[in-house]
Amino acid sequence: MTDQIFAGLKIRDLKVVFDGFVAVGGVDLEVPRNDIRFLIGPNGAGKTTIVDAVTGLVKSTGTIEFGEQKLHGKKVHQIARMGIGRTFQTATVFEELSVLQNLDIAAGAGRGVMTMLRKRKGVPEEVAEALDTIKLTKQLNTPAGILSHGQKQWLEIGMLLVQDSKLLLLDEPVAGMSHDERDATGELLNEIAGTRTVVVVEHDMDFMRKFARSVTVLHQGTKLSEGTVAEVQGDPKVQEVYLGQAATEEAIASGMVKEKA
Ligand SMILES: Nc1ncnc2c1ncn2[C@@H]1O[C@H](COP(=O)(O)OP(=O)(O)OP(=O)(O)O)[C@@H](O)[C@H]1O
Repeated sequence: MTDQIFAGLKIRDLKVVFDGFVAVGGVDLEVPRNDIRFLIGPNGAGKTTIVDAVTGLVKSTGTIEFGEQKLHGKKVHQIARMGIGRTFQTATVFEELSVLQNLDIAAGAGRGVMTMLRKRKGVPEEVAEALDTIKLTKQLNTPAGILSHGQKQWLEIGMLLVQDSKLLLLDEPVAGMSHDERDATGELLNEIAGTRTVVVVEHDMDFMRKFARSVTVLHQGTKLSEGTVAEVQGDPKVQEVYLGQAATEEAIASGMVKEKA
């Protein structure tokens, strides 16, 4: 009998070691399709390193699968072509190019040069759809460089949508955003998760509480707790770690700890 394929991201015994330092020490993770999974935890917990491992940026051991596809051992561009997309904390859009041109280039990734050069009528359908989803249709011809910080992040997400990424890994997407931009980003994640799988690395606990469908708490390269927002918030181990973080004002403000010990 064969194991049933898990529809989503499935990680087993993931390890990442940097010069003898264990950044990720044997993590198992399952993120079902349509989930919005938040990875949280104190600085240095290994959150970004897990995303780096999934996207092939760092060497790892263990297995990483998305649906039927095995990602482990594959190169960055192969993983991207399998429909795994990520954003970085600092948006990496082409500042001089317009919103449309940025999306067009992303949509063209993987297309032949001749197809790219061929003049196309109007806006391609997948680009128009992405523009609508990321609410930048009006900014179609605006140079990406003059977009707000939030809009740049949305454009980057739009670039993943036109590439037809099925798994989106977003590294601190709301850092530096205004309150309204955070809410708009949360709505955007809800829309995206209708047809895809979303993993968010985040420190913003208000944002997490509002939009996470599930949460994994990491600490020193291992999984500390997992469940709904209420479950992880109520987990004494989680409170201890955030308290251990020195019962800082930040830890208290995060809402993971009620008051100083
Ligand atoms: N390229 C690298 N070389 C050596 N050590 C690294 C490298 N990348 C990350 N680390 C270390 O691995 C650990 C995990 O880092 P990681 O960035 O994954 O943590 P994080 O949970 O994302 O933290 P933060 O919330 O601060 O971004 C840290 O101690 C970090 O210093």
